[in-house]
Amino acid sequence: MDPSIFLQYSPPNGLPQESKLATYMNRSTSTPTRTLNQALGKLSLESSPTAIKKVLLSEFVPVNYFSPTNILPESPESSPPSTLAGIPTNTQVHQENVGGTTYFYSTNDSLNTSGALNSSASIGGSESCLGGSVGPGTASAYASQMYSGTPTHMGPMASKPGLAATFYMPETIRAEIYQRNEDVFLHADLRQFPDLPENVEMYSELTPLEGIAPHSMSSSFRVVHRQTGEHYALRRLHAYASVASKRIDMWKQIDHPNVIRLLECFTTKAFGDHSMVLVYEYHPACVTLMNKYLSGTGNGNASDSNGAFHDPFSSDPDAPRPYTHQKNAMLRAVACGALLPEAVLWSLLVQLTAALRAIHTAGLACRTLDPTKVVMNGCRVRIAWCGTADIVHPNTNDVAQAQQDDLTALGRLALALACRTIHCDNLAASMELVARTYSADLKNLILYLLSTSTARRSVTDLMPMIGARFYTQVEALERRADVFEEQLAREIDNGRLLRILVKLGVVNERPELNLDASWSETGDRYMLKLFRDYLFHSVSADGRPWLDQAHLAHCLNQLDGGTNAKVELMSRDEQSVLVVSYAELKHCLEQAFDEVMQAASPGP
Ligand SMILES: Nc1ncnc2c1ncn2[C@@H]1O[C@H](COP(=O)(O)OP(=O)(O)OP(=O)(O)O)[C@@H](O)[C@H]1O
Repeated sequence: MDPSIFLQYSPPNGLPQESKLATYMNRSTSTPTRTLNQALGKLSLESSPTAIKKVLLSEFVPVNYFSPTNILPESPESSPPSTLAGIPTNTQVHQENVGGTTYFYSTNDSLNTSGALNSSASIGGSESCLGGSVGPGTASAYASQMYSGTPTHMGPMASKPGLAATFYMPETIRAEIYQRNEDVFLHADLRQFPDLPENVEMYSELTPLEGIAPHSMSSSFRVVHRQTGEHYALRRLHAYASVASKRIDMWKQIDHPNVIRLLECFTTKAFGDHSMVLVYEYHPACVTLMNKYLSGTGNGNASDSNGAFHDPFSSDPDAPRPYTHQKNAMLRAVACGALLPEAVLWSLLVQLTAALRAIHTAGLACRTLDPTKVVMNGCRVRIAWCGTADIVHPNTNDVAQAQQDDLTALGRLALALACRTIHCDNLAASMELVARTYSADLKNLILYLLSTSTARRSVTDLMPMIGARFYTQVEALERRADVFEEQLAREIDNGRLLRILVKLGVVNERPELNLDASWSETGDRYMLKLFRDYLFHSVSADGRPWLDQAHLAHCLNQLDGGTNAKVELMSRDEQSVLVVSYAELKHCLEQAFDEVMQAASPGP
């Protein structure tokens, strides 16, 4: 067979003269022809003007792609069919024909200093370019957008082994975020609430946060702001046309991580009466401390899925309990391991004292610190519906006494959490359980909060009892912040890769552009098509699809970074090979995408 037939490849619509493949086609006729295998076999470090090193990829190891690391193969199966990387920067445009195959070594710096290196952070954006060539050891502003790998202090992710851990978010974080996302899509069956108004001032889509009892004095809703689309929590005080107290303005100033912020307060007739409405920040997937830790489930089990103790009196929470019942309930809670770990109690108490400290320092009092008005999502505790008591009791002016009551309420809450029941009327028995189960510090803190002596108590006096546990709390929060930052870094990367995939998708196989049916098959777009084949349609030596997400991510990162690493692109008939740098490919992609963007924009 005449070996020259392998070189007669021509794309369906002919090659434009400026295309690199055309250059290759022209040059190939004047050089000795050989088969592709021979040609590739000839390719060596010596034959290349830029000392090409063939590097086979094995597993995806996140690296800073601006300081290329040689990653050696672990197994041939995990290696891509062909890849060239780690080529030193060369400022000369160079092409060479090796045995009938033209290799292009264009390392024109202008590719890196023009718009070609625009960040893909905005699709079709024309951000200013980032200067400097991208090569080994060269600092680039773009490097700040490259994924630098898991920081060592994060340690290995235990939940998913190996490669999967690099790609997927830990299950706990994912579940938490999904739960919050789901929450905002949950809609109550509004047929059950036919009287709900469509709009309340600037808010619409009222969704009750709890069943609305017919004679309830108040009701709460999740609402959507009609202009911004943001969610808010709305508290309606039925038939309360009284003027909002001055303290409401003070509540609006309280901006604390453990207090749900009051944003505005107004009266409305939207519900058919004169209602007072308070609008708060909305925190999705909140659950009250009552529901999370203190209420029974009524399913007859000793404890529910949260470990909460089942109270056989739960059908009538106000029913008086005999002493033996209270004591037995606590003992059963101990026996079935339903008591909360002390660290959890301290975490809750540190957060609640922080909230009270902010409230009391502002000259306010909470007045409603009970387990149904403290909510949690994740590890965060927040005091909800602050300020409602100041509207309901506008004439209660003794703030100092109200602050003392807050501390007593905190003591009762701490005792209830420690005993896992709100029925702690028998203080001696409850404290006995606390003393047996928890540290002396916790017992003293509860006793201090519940003390009835005339000495004035202050939230700041609690600090010595909390002591070094405060640092434990800070450290835990910092570790949590580390995990979230690490995940954020990965998500930023995912977004970056998605944007570049979108650009490729917009350009590749486009049926026509500006009445040119061959647009996506010709010119520089042809290289992008071959690159797409290389990325997604590679096959192993025996013809099986070769799928390696690590390789994909690596190549997309190289493309996004516009590095000088080379990639071999083979025509579909396997007769021609283009060697191009990612910088060139990026340049082609940016230009092609810009063309589509221009065509998309409406004319003047
Ligand atoms: N800012 C908020 N964002 C999201 N959810 C909240 C917010 N504040 C409270 N919640 C949730 O709203 C639900 C209803 O709270 P609410 O205090 O109205 O219930 P309740 O126990 O029926 O009280 P009440 O009997 O006083 O009306 C609770 O499950 C709570 O977790």
